[in-house]
Formats: sequence, C-alpha cells, structure tokens
Amino acid sequence: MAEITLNALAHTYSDAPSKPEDYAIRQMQHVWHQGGAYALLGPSGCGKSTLLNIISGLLEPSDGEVLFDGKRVNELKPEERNIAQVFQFPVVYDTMSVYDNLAFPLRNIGVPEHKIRSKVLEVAEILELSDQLKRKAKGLSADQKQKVSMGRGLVRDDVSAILFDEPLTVIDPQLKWKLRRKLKQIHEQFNITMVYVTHDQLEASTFADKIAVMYQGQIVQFGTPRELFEHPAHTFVGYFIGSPGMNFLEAEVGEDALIFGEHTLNIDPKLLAALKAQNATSATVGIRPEFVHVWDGQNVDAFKVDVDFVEDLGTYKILTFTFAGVSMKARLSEDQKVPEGKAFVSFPEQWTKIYLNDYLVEVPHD
Ligand SMILES: Nc1ncnc2c1ncn2[C@@H]1O[C@H](COP(=O)(O)OP(=O)(O)OP(=O)(O)O)[C@@H](O)[C@H]1O
Repeated sequence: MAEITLNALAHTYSDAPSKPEDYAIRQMQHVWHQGGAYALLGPSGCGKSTLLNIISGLLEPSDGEVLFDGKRVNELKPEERNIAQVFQFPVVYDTMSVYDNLAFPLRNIGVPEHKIRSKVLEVAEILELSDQLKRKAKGLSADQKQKVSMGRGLVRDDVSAILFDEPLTVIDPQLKWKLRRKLKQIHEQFNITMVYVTHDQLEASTFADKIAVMYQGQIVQFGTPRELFEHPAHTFVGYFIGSPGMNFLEAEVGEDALIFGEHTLNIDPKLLAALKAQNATSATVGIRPEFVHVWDGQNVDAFKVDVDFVEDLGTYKILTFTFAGVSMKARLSEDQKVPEGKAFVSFPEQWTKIYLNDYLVEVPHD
C-alpha cells in the first residue's frame, strides 16, 4: 500500500535542456493517495509514459523526488519498489501455462508452492481465468493475455500500486468495457492505489474517481470527471474534455464589461477586478456547447448570431453559429426548436469561464 508523492519532479531526455519545451516532465508537484483509482489523461507525447516509468523506477528523473509513504525511492530499483506495471501490449511468457505465468512473480521471491497455489487460484477466479490455467499463454486471445498481465501484478500481496499504461489499446472494442468494469471491481476488492494512463476521456472517467489531466509535461488539473467538465481550470481541459470541446473566444477587458467587437458581456465585477489587478487588456472566454443558451425566439438579453449549420446526432443536435467573427457550437436537445438563419444565444454567467494565459481566473474566496 502506498501514497505516491511527486516532489518538484522534472525530466528531460535532452543533454543540454535550455527551455521548458526540452522537458518531458516540467516541475511537477502531485500526490496519488493510498487506495485511489486515478486516471492520467492526456494527448500523445504529453509525458504520461515518462511519468509512469519514473514512478516504477524504469527511468531516473532528472530532478526532484518520488516518495512512497513519505520515503524517497529515487535510488530504489524497479524490483525494490513493489509497483506492478501493465503495459499496452501484454507481457506474458508464451511457452508457460497461464498458471505458471501467474505464479512467476511469487516463485521469484521464494513464496512456498502451497501459498502460491491459493493466491493464483484466487486471482484467476477474479479475472475469470480459472478454466484457462492449464493452457499455454501462447494460445490466448489479446484480452485474456492482458488479464494474465494484470494478474501477475495482483498475485503479490506486497504490491503497493498498479500502473496501467493504456492497457486496453489492443483489446477489441466490445471487450473493452468488460475489462474496464473488471478493473474497477479489482480496485474495490484490493484497496490498491491504481493509476490508469489513457488518452481516452471515456476510459478515464469510467475507471477513475479522480483524473489528472496532463498537458505539455504538466498536470494542469486534478479533479473528478464532473469538476473537469463543469470547471475546467485550464483551456486545454476545456478543449480536451467534452465532445465537442469548449468554445473559446478572445475578449477585450473593458471598463465594466468584456468586449467582443460590437458586443459586450457583463461578468462578475470581482472577476473583472481580478483581470484588471493583473493588468490584463484581453482575456479568453470559454463556454461549453452544453451551456450556451439558445432561445426559441428574439430576446433582448441574448446576442443575435448567424447560424452556420446544424448537425443531427440522433439524441441531440449541434448548432454551429458565428458570434463576433468566431465559430462556436451549442448543443440542442432533441425536442428543441432549430433556429434558421439567425439565432439568439446567451452565455449564462455561472458557466462562462474566464482564462488568462490559459489558466482559469477565479474570484478569491472571502
Ligand atoms: N527515450 C526517449 N528519448 C527521447 N525523447 C523521448 C523518449 N521517450 C519519450 N520522449 C519524448 O518525451 C515526450 C513525452 O513522451 P511520452 O512517451 O512520455 O508521452 P506519452 O504522453 O506517454 O505519449 P504516448 O501516448 O504517445 O505514449 C515526447 O516529446 C517524446 O517524444
């Protein structure tokens, strides 16, 4: 069991790093609490695998520390860290039986055979591999092989965390949801810290209680799926989570409102004051398509915008419109009237987010 702390962690693959972009991990401060089910979500190349390899000890960080339960482990070898890692491609010994594959990590540390047997049978049962134990791993399907890979992490009582690096990549789509549910069940049974790496927001939110969104070597937000959806702390989170992602538009910071060309948008005076306190002359406004209010008819409180097109996606429609020269999207429910030519939209204050240099501007709590 372990709480994993990343303390001022940074990593570069470059011999002479000179700028932030030379770092695969940039000054990271983060805690994975004991027993949590976490996802590490981000696009290709943002540093997810680098981070997992640093935690498991396959890679030594250029700077900073990794702590397990408060103790520095930088100098420990992977086998001394008690971390199980499940990779994209299943790691199984093809010529061994499923039983021997599962028993392997325990035999390595000299556990007596009778204890091995009971543990292997228990884990095989959970993974629904009991009837496959005598088979050679070579003949297994990709999802069964991946289950064996996971099982090898689960047999050890001393495992403090399991790191999954895109474990469902090679699994058929119809089996993915089954394995994902299995993982969730295993997490509940074993009370092990699990970190699940993926670039798929659906996988992240069905597995994890909390998601760390990674972008350019940094964790830009750590929150529940709902927090990431409703209150993106960084423009990247707004863009990456949701389908379609958040609408963004640049505004001028005016005397008592935000200005988009000929339009003005009133915002909380405290937010405006926060922008002015940072001498901001412009800011980015973000609003999710789900929260854009599309009125049925003319409305004095709404902006009159040009309708570009409407896509019917079965249970809902996406309206694309142009506001202040920017193409934006709004989600319409199935029974909502579809505007033609012109539409009247408003941006409810509660869901209209203001960003400065990509980070959310918030009103300080009293
Ligand atoms: N061995 C290496 N040598 C040099 N650069 C590397 C190495 N491994 C990764 N990188 C670079 O470090 C950055 C982060 O890569 P990493 O593989 O950690 O990202 P990722 O988020 O896991 O991406 P993916 O989902 O594509 O695996 C990328 O710019 C990548 O090109």
